[in-house]
Amino acid sequence: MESLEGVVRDIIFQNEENAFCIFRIEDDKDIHIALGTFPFISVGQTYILKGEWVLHATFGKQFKCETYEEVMPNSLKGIEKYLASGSISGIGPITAKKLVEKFGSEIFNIIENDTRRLMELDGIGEKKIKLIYDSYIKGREVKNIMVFLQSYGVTPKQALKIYRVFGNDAIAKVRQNPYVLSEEVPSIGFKTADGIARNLGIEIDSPFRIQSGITHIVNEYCAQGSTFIPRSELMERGRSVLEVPEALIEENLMHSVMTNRLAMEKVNGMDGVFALPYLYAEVSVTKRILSLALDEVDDLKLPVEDYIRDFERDNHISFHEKQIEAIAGAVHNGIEIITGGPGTGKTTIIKCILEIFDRAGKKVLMAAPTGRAAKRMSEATGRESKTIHRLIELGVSTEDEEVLFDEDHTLNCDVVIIDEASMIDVMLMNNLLKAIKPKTRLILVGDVDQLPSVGSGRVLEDLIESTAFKVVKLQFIYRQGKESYITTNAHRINTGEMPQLNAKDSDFFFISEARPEESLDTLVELITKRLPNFNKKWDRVKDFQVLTPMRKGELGVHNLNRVLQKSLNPNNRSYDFTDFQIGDKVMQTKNNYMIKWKKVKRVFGEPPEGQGIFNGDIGYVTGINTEDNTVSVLFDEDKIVEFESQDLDELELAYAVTIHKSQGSEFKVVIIPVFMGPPLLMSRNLIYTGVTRARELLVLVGSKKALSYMIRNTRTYERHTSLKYRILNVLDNVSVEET
Ligand SMILES: Nc1ncnc2c1ncn2[C@@H]1O[C@H](COP(=O)(O)OP(=O)(O)OP(=O)(O)O)[C@@H](O)[C@H]1O
Repeated sequence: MESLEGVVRDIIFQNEENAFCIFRIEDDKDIHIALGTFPFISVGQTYILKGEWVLHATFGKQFKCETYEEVMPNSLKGIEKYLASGSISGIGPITAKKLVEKFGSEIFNIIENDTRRLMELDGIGEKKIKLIYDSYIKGREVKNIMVFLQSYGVTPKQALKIYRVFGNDAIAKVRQNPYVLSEEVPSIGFKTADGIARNLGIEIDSPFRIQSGITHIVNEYCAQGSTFIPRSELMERGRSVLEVPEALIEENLMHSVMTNRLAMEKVNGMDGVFALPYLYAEVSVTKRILSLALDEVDDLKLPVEDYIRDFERDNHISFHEKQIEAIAGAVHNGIEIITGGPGTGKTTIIKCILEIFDRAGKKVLMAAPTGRAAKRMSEATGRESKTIHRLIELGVSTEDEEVLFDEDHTLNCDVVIIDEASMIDVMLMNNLLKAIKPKTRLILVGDVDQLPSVGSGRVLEDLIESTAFKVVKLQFIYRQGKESYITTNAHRINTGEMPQLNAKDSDFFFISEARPEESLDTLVELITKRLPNFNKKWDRVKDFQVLTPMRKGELGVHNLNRVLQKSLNPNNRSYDFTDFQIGDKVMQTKNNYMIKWKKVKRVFGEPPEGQGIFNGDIGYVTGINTEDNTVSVLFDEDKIVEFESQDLDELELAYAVTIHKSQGSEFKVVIIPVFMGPPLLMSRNLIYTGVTRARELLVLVGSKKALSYMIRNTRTYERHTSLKYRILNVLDNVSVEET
């Protein structure tokens, strides 16, 4: 291999995604063109490149770089250039000049070992010092990790992710067990981890390799929603991933089961291999929910029918017999499930149930799986409703930021009502049930035809199908015809019929477009011109929500957001630490229990500050601070959160979001592009969930063929779960046997 040492003069091309870069580099003889993968390159840095000279047909002689090493500059001029290049957050050209004037060549030593001395310079305070120190150390660590990993085929972008998960322990962790990469680092698959392992000398038929591979296959399968993988499927995947004889996979699977890394059980006649957390959760949910259902709840001896009549009189309605059954069932049963589509009266029933328990002097707690759904429930009932996490959470462990549930803690109430119950996964259900004390009534309200929970399990369906609990299915629609085509069409979709499109005075429109590119233009025009003209009360950013089935492609979330940001937000300043602009609509993409918020206005009786912003919460960027590199976001109209630059990857633009992410939320105006995508994604419950998010207007843009395909397609990813059979087994002792 040849080598080339020089200083980066300028960057000709840089691909943000894969860090591929073409740049000019100057050695003591000439300026050359070099190319390779460089995630942290900036003008002024000195590198020793290793690779080879190649001749490009148009651009001539170039240095194609395989590996590289960064050399810290030693001349004062070099140091200043390096610092000014932006490679350390918080230092720009002016600060760089001042730092070198004051500390000379000692500056790197000072940043690393005596950081507080930086305060001797005007304009550098505590926050900035932390920013400079963290960025310097991070840059150095990531570079070390990259030097180690790049010889094993790990891309710089993956190296950065590895660093994010393991921090400074990354190299030690990978050396000890390279397979942890595929288990713990998103986007690093078993193949990459296996490649590193093989390079570190682990043999193809090593039990360690095969057992890690089996665990990986089980976890990957369950991450799609199942709680176990059928053994035959595991074998098939095992053969193709591990490339070893089936006997070896069998042997190692048995070893994993014997040593309690995995579990194997027969579920309804099928051999299933379980990841232990899901197995424990399903076993525990079975035990707890059956004891709630089977424990005799106190007979409240209430004149329920009279109370229902009072509610009907006060609200000028007359309940359907199924609605009455649901309300009375909630009083008489330990557990009740109420399921129904939009407009079937679920919220009205909840209000009546609340009133009855209030009159009986019983304490009711309400919650929903997402913040938005909880907020909607509060608004509809005028009572406090929390996220389930908040309801049952007791503390947050500060070290790993995981939520801890105290198993001895129980909710102090007589009744728990959960809305949007179709979104509850098996882990959350288990934690919820742990917090509910015996003889508490649990009422689960939801729409079982919507998309299943994001996390694993099919809890609501399994509970309904087990036939062990009181279930009321509401089918009569109270929001009819002209009043809401959105509601009636949602029901048509749910029964496999095409919706009524573009009826007079409708709130449900279809705009036909032949090609995705044209749809994109139509969509932008709709949002920027036609819809705002149609109803001046609608806010283009706050009230319009584009929902799309996909993340990738022309009409996927990423592209739509890029285009809509340009069209809807006139601010377009460039910042070196973020692509967000003031005014952007953004969404939090993971539960962050630690992040602090402050109330914009002090409200009597409410805390002025608190912690926690959750996956799916939508907010608006209100400020970008270039001094501290922070972005301020307003959530829920009154909570301000200041995001430090390292937390910004938890935020995404939210002009468009996926239908999956929109579960549990509602928007005034919903616009959905409808085009063919991966068949398993293009399903009835996906379009049904999307349509039911709209309150005032729904516009579909795209192809009728794709819409009709989705409505007919009831084949979705099949989830394998055992909850239903476990419940049945306890009741009948039939279908789940230990093998
Ligand atoms: N028995 C009834 N008679 C007359 N109107 C009713 C009856 N039940 C419900 N409604 C009305 O129908 C509308 C829809 O009811 P509600 O909001 O309770 O349904 P929902 O199932 O919660 O719907 P969504 O999920 O779309 O919010 C409301 O305006 C409600 O007042």
